[in-house]
Amino acid sequence: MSRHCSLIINPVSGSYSARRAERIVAALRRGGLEPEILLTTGPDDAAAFAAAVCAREEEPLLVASGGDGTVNGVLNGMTPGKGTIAVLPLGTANVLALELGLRSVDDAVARIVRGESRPLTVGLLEGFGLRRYFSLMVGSGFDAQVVEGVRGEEKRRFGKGAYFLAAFRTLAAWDGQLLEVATAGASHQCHSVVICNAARYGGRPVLAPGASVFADGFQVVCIRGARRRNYLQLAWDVLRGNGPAGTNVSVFAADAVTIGGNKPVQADGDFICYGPVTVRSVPDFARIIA
Ligand SMILES: Nc1ncnc2c1ncn2[C@@H]1O[C@H](COP(=O)(O)OP(=O)(O)OP(=O)(O)O)[C@@H](O)[C@H]1O
Repeated sequence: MSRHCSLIINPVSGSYSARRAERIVAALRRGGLEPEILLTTGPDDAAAFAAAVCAREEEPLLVASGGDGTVNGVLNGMTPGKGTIAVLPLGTANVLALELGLRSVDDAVARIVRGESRPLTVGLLEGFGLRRYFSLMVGSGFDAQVVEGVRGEEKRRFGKGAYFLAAFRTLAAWDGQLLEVATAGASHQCHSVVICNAARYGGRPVLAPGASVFADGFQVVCIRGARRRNYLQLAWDVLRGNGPAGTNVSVFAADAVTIGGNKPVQADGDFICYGPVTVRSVPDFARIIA
């Protein structure tokens, strides 16, 4: 008997096309799966579809077909501790797919057919009356200010270029305020923090070599320097493959982190809320096809 799976597809994700989706469905069927296609019509659908599937199935297999925003939506609809998620990288950056070592959409399909999965650790962000799971990272400070500053009209016109425009605006209207990051053992003053559940940031560049979606806990990257040039140095180091090497950055492991202050907070690249927030690691949230 064919194994049922729920193919949650975001048709506005970066590399989606109807032809591609048809080819994927045909390949899954050839591999012995019976995909049910659930096409999102707006930002909230991925979570709503995942929640409905998890409510009615014992062992759901949810295939998040899109970019990291779609994966995040699916995660936030899943019942913790239940089911398996797979990633079909149809987005723009597809950072989680890179973390999983998926070489292409065909490779992702082949792995879904094979069905081998591993336990997935995610993070849970809480604050401002909100709860949000994330697979990649939470940031507060510069990166979240950029994400918050992206204008809808620019995103429609320039795609990812809208993030560069927002970054220039954030650099121009510089906010030198510090925030406080507290863990069980210590407290750190910094200008920005990125709590990494995955090694890569924004694409292929590796920000936190010690972080992994297969391991419990986070790598916390604190950017202590409050000057623009500290960020240029960090970007240069990370893009050259040196990781966060400079003296103005500290990196440490933690399972739970509190971010104080009232700076913007982003999770998996979407603006969520303002601080203060708490973030904790959630091992065995689900299984993931890898
Ligand atoms: N039908 C839809 N119409 C408009 N927006 C949608 C729809 N379905 C999902 N979305 C939103 O589209 C956003 C972008 O999708 P997604 O992140 O999957 O693709 P991407 O931006 O191309 O990829 P990546 O995040 O990997 O760079 C998601 O945050 C999601 O909320």
